[in-house]
Amino acid sequence: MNQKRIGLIGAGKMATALASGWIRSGLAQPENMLASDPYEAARKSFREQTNIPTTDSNREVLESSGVVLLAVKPQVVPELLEELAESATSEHLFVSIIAGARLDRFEAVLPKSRHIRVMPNTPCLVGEGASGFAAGSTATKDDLKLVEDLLSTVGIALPVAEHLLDAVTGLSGSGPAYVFEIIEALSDGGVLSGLPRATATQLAAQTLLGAAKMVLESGQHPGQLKDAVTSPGGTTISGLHQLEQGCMRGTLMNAVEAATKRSQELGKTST
Ligand SMILES: NC(=O)C1=CN([C@@H]2O[C@H](COP(=O)(O)OP(=O)(O)OC[C@H]3O[C@@H](n4cnc5c(N)ncnc54)[C@H](O)[C@@H]3O)[C@@H](O)[C@H]2O)C=CC1
Ligand SMILES: O=C(O)[C@@H]1CCC=N1
Repeated sequence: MNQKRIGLIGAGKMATALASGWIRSGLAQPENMLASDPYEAARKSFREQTNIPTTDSNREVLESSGVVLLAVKPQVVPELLEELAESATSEHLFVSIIAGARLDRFEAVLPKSRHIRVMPNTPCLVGEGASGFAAGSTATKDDLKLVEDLLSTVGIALPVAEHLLDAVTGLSGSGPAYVFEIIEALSDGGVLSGLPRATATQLAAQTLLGAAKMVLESGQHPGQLKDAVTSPGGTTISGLHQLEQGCMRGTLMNAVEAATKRSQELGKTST
């Protein structure tokens, strides 16, 4: 077994996003990885998108790979852990991206191995991911460095206390879905005001990208940047007034809070 080799258990959407990002950045080569999934349709789609070989055997992944990404749904965790317990060794580092699934559960069932819990998001696919991560009690500095390198080649990676990973899930894990809806709604507004759909969607997406870059690169408070767009008696304040009346800010806060609570609940059912 090669301790540096990366294996993936669960060849679904998030495994595809991460693996594609690693290959794109040159950090990993498809022929040096292996992914398992019980469903041929999932394996086929994963192979087509990543060129990584696949198998239906999780055991085969553990036998070949020292670094094992766990990318299955939370509901599968109890049966998966039971299966992994048969072949997990002290040479394995498990990196779980499973929403809600807590490190103490992994450490109890797979006590010989080391564990790191991560919450990434799908923009890892295009090198713009946002991930939070927390180390298990026996993970080494080298393990943490390896996982931080894996995550930071496909976006930003921030260490957080484990209990805050549910909040990371509610904000940046689920966040791309909120933002896709915001882009769609802005595009709808453009169409309502007469723009062709393709033009409206491009303008909406680029506006989010540009505004996000300004927040990350200027170091200025988002409120300051908002004020700089907003002329007295101008167009922007008329639009902002509508957003306030529609409770946009409170609604987004509620969305993050609800998704955080759901991650906490999933943690209870997956353990
Ligand atoms: N989709 C997203 O945006 C994000 C997902 N996550 C987490 O990543 C995990 C995977 O999510 P997705 O990729 O969206 O789900 P998905 O459903 O696309 O992928 C999960 C894959 O696991 C496979 N699977 C089921 N049982 C298995 C088993 N016993 N052994 C091996 N593979 C098995 C399924 O066939 C499926 O292909 C979840 O726990 C989710 O919470 C985390 C961050 C973002
Ligand atoms: O919806 C979910 O449960 C997963 C976790 C974060 C993003 N997708």
